[in-house]
This record gives sequence, structure tokens and C-alpha cells, in this order.
Amino acid sequence: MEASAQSRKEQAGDFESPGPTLTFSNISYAVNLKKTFSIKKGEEKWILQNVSGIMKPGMNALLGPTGSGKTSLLDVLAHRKNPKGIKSGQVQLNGQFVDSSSHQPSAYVVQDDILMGTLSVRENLEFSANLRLSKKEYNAEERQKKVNEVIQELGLQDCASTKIGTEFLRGISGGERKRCSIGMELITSPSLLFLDEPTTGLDANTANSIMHLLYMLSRNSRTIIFSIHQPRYSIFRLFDSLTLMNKGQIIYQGPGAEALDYFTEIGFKCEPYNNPSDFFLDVINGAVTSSLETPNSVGGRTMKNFLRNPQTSVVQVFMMIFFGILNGLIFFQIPNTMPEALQNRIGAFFFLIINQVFGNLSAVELFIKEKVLFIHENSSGYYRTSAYFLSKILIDLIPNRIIPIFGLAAISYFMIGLKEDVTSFFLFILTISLTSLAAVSLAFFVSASANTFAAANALIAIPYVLMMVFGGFLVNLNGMLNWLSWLKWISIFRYGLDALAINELKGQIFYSNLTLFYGEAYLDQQGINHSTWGFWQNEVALFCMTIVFMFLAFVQLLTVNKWK
Ligand SMILES: Nc1ncnc2c1ncn2[C@@H]1O[C@H](COP(=O)(O)OP(=O)(O)OP(=O)(O)O)[C@@H](O)[C@H]1O
Repeated sequence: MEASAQSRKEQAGDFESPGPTLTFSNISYAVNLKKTFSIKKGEEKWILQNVSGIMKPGMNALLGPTGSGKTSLLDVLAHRKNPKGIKSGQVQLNGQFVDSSSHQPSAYVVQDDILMGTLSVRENLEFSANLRLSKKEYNAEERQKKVNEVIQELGLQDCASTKIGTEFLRGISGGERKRCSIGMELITSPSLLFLDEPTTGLDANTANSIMHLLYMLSRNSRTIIFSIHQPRYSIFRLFDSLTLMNKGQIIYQGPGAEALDYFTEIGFKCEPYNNPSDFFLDVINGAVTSSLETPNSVGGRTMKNFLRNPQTSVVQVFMMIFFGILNGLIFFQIPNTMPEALQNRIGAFFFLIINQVFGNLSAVELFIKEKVLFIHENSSGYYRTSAYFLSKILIDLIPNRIIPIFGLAAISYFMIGLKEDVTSFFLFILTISLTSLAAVSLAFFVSASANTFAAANALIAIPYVLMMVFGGFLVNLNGMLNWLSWLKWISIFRYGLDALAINELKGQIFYSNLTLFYGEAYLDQQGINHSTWGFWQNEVALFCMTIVFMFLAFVQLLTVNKWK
């Protein structure tokens, strides 16, 4: 392919004199599907939709699947379509507006050769010259000269005297017939030549020679615009400009030699030895997918998975509701009297956090299964790691954790009878959400690092248990050995529990007979900083842990990718 680009570059300066430039903008074309004999106005079928582009001097190919609108665009540009159907758009030739009434120096070679079978090649060309060259400008001798020039240019000398042929009369070959058809149009010296599928019906070699002929013509003051079906590579490399069409729209227009680079850039990779034009049609037909799927498109599938996979969505919600009710029943309407007032509140929070953290053990299995799919799809070029990662976080992890928490929190909060205060309720939700996200991020990181479910399960259980022990509920952190006490700084449990305790106990007064117990006194006793920053530092810590684990998970996924 690079060699082709090179050869095209070498050819870039090979115009003897360049032909005109045709530009078109916002062309829309529709046909009326009115039934015969019906007086009702028929439905409109849009065949071209707002197409714009440029046809420069040289070979301009219109490529696309059948019915994509190639012929229609060619006809509109050549002003062969009924102007009533042209709903919008303009065509300019060398910067001058042209329409069907303008005298355009153009010619159109139709797909089926329309030649007089009983006449020879020369006679057909003379017929064209006699009728189309003005007698004032061309005398008989000049017309004959023109015919000879065309015969020469098209290499028709050997068959000039041979009859075209009919059903009953063996005539010239298919390639010579096509050359003759082109010659019929070249008689008028058009600088703009339109051809509808010039290679259809010709064998590969003849098609090649016709396209080489057009290539030679395009180097000599002519701009050639043609529609074509799946040309072979030797033909494709002759295209100066390629316009790829699909469903009445242009999906690529630019140098033929750069089309492959363009598709590679947007993630569509052409297999070695694949014919580029076959590849482009495969891209249009969806047989080839982009390796640069955006987070959107990967996200589309993640979203469907999220909605359709009960393991990751509906069951999550039901589990949360179940645990919310269970928590509410165990710690139902905790009284404000000591010691239950404190003990049970902290117990309820611990239950909630255990539920959020250890609930991820089952997620690890899903992550590991999904990783196998990710490795396959990522190494096969379906999407980039970042696209998978972002869609996983934004469409799976975050909504899957946060949405059910609203249900869990609402049920637990009111069943337990926690502080009746709106701000406290939302800070309660925030704390549980951040705890859940930090825990799931750690599970994601471990799953991204481990190769088997067993290894991932063991690896995730260790930090979870350590975090629980150093969470402040099971062990009083103040009395802990100094060399171990640092572990509390990496405990999701501690940050979650401390934040929930401050949120609930600060400003509350509990009773034991006639003695008053202030919530702050308990917090002080546990060494929990209950200032405003004291509360928020826990949220910040949970948020930072989430980001760090997510980042590490991403790095791990990138490494997995490199190993493949
Ligand atoms: N007069 C018409 N009435 C109804 N539909 C039409 C008309 N002209 C074109 N179409 C439709 O418009 C679409 C584009 O047609 P067009 O012939 O331009 O496509 P094409 O890419 O050149 O196809 P092919 O490669 O098969 O020649 C097709 O679906 C065709 O059926």
C-alpha cells in the first residue's frame, strides 16, 4: 500500500495540462414515488442527502455499495437529473455556478454502450462528429481530423474499419466497444467526462486497459468522474480522488492513496493483501469494525449488559433492598438510651460497611470472566483499553453501586431511626457510596492484576480483612501496637465508619437514667476528629483511594494488553 502511495506521489506531477475543478455543495435529491394513475401526491424518497465535495483534475472515482447513490450523484453533477428532484445544492465549475441551462464542456458515457452496430468504429465516430461539431467551427476536413485524433488517442486504429456488431454480426470486442463509446463523447473535446460504471461487463484485463485509457485522458486537460463497482487494486491505484458513498451520503472524500490511512486512523484496519475497495465496502457493510470504538460505543454494549445481565443490575438492587431491610430489622428504631444508643448505631454502621465491602467478593468473579472477553476483544482490535475502562467505570461500576445504595440507605436510615436531618441523610448516602466505590475499585484492581478467580479471591480477601480489623470497630485503634497502627490509614472501613459516626453522633445527646452522654464525648474517646474537616477528610480519603485503585487497575489492563 505504501508503494502505491509512493507511486501516486511520483505521478502527482504527471498532468500535461490539468482539467477543470468541479465543486458541489449541499446537494439533496429526491424522487416522488407517485403511483401511476394516482392523483395523490406521492411520498418523497431521498436519494442524496446534503452531499458536498470536490472533483479535482484527474481521476475521480465514486465508490459504494449498490443503491448508495453513485449514479444519482453522477447524474446530478452532469445535470442529467430532472431539476424538480433537486431539492437543494449548487454546482460550480472552476468557481462558476453552473446549472442545466449553462453550456458545460462536459460529456457523459452511459453504462450500456449506445452505438450503431452495423456501422464501423470510424463511421460511428464520424456520425458523432457530424452531428455534434458545429459546421461553423469545424469544416469537413477538421471534423475528419478530430475523428482521427480520437481514434489515435483511444488506440482504435486496428479496428477503425471493423463494424461494431449486432446479434447477427460478429463485431469488435467489449473493450473496443467501450473505447468507441468513450470516443463518441471525446469528439466534442469535453474537459469534464462523466462515466457510469465504465468497467461493468468487461473482463479484468479489458477493465484495466479502459481505466488506463481514462487515466491517460485525465492527464491531458480532462477531469474524469466515474462510478465504479469493486475495482481491483491495479485500477484502484489509478484514482486521484476517491468518493465513498453510502445511503445517499458521502462517507469519505479525499486522495485515493490516503483513504486506507484515513480508515486505519479511525480504527478500521485493512488486512494485508486485501483489496482496498473490497475493504471499504466491508467497512460500509459493517463486516469490519473499528478498533477505536469510542467509550460511547463500548459503553453502548456495557449499558445493554448492565440492563440485560441480572447478575450486575437487578440482583444488585434486590440484594441492597434485602440488606437494607435486614439491617433495619436488626437495629430497628434504636432508642436514645445508653448503652444501646451508641453500641447499636456503631453496630449498624459496621454492618452496612461490611455489606458494601465484602459484597465485592462476588464482583471479582464477574470481573475475571469479563477480563477474558476484554483480552480477546482488545487484542483483536475491537476497542482501546481506555474505551473499555471508561465505559466500565461510567456505565457499570458507578451506577451499579450508587443507584442501589439510595434504596439501601433510605430503608436502613428510617428503619433504624437515625438523625432526623436532611443533610445528615445525604451525607450518610455519600459516605456509603464512597465506601462502596473505594471497595469496588480495589476489587477491580485486584481482578485486573490476577489471572484466575481463585488468585483474585485470595488477593482481595486479605486487604478486606485487614481493613476490617483496622477499621476501629473490632479493635480499639488507640491501644494498638505502634508498628501496626499505620494500617488504619489505608482502611476503607475506618474512613467509612468514622464518617458515619461523626455524621450521626455529633450534636446528639443520649441518656442513661439521669446522666447525659454527648455524642462528641464518644468520638473524642475513640480519637475521632469530629471537626468539619475531621468529617470531610474521611470522604476525601475514600475518594482518593477510589481514584488510586482505578488508576492502578487501568495500568494493569494496559499491561495485560501488551502481553497479548
Ligand atoms: N427514479 C427513481 N425512483 C425510485 N427510486 C430511485 C430512483 N432513482 C434512484 N432510485 C433509488 O435511489 C437509490 C440510489 O440509486 P443509484 O442508482 O443512484 O445508486 P447506485 O449506487 O448507482 O447503484 P448501482 O451501483 O446499483 O448502480 C437506489 O436505492 C435506487 O433504487
